[in-house]
Amino acid sequence: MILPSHLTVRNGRLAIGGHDTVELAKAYGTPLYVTDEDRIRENYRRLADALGGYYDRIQVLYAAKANGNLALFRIFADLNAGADVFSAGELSLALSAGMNPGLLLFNGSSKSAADLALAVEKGVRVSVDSLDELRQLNAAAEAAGKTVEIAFRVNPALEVPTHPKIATGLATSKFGIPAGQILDAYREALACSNIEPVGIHCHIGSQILEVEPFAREMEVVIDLARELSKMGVTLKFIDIGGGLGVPYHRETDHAPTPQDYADAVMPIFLAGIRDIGIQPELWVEPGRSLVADSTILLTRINSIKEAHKTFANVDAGFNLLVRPAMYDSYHTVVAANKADAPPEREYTIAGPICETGDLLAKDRMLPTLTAGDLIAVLDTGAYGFAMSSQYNSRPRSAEVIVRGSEATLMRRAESIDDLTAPMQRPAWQQ
Ligand SMILES: Cc1ncc(COP(=O)(O)O)c(C=O)c1O
Ligand SMILES: N[C@@H](CCCC[NH3+])C(=O)O
Repeated sequence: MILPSHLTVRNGRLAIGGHDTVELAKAYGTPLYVTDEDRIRENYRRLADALGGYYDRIQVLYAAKANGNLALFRIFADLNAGADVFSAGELSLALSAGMNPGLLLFNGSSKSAADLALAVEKGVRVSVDSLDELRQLNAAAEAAGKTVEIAFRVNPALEVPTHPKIATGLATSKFGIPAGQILDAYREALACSNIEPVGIHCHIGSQILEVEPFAREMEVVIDLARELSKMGVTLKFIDIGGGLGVPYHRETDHAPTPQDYADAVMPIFLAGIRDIGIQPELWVEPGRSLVADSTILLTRINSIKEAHKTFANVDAGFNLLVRPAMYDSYHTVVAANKADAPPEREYTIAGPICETGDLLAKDRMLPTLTAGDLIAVLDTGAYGFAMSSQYNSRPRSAEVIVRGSEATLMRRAESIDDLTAPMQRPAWQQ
């Protein structure tokens, strides 16, 4: 098993950032998400250095949907990153973490009037996803007596090698304005009383393990930048989104490094802007590649069942990690308390949810397991807790963060009272 450097095996037990997972599970209970802050910082640094080696006007915006814990917003604020925020909640968390409003981009294909009013009030830039939204935003800005800087999200109509549910720039996708309509959109924005078009926004999809699609995306946005310059749009930034994948299949996946990514996109960008004669900032919006491998999900085996397969029934299911059920995603699993024992038997790791599809991992060779053993599901820092639910009335787990020799909660576990707290009895039931 090839483990990333922050995951090690000590005395036969898996450790994260040097912290023994068996001890963490004992101290905080299971199921439990554990995140290594230093790994996030390392991932960020590698990307910023690779892009920054080509151009000094680079800005990383953390795609907060990947993991919306306030502690992560704080880490990225400390790194001087901005954020791609996709809701009023993400915007508010980013601001309360002390992020610079000038480094936030309010994205979204379906923003409400309240969302637009909030963006105007907070003075953040908006990625506008339709002409209807543009007109509503202009009206909101006019009512507030302000001017809002925007980008349009362009739909580049690009096929990308990823799961169809997470490709976002297909011609058929709900995101962005079709390339054939985009110049007219900018023309209309230029004519708006309270809108200033200053950027281009594009994002082609997620978990992409090749760099060519990003190069093609860059060509699309550079072509657009050229047309916009002719039209008189002064571009302050070009945002090419996120999407770089991670090697979930630790034995076989080859994920491009941040340097591979930079080498693929930056020469096209630099040649393009030189030719056009502009010097916009280049923004990127990674989520997964910054945080996925920073986190493991620890889950305890409740029972072993011999049936047509051998099931290891654990205490975390798709209530806490929906990716396998939703996208057939693969996550590496490790027997955390038997981490250097040889694989002996095939197990399917099944969650406690009343759904046939509640399987965290299928047909994995692991050491012989018994009730009480601890399973670590790797690479769960992106779209893990962030997509969790209380399905089957299961309180969500705690999240712990480690940094150096310290370990602490960044979210307490929910209790049964947390399930009922927002509920109200109808008056006729009192
Ligand atoms: C607009 C936008 N930006 C950035 C991201 C982050 O993508 P990833 O986590 O794949 O880097 C997403 C998610 O796909 C997105 O929709
Ligand atoms: N939730 C997806 C990624 C979607 C990214 C947001 N556009 C996943 O877990 O892989």
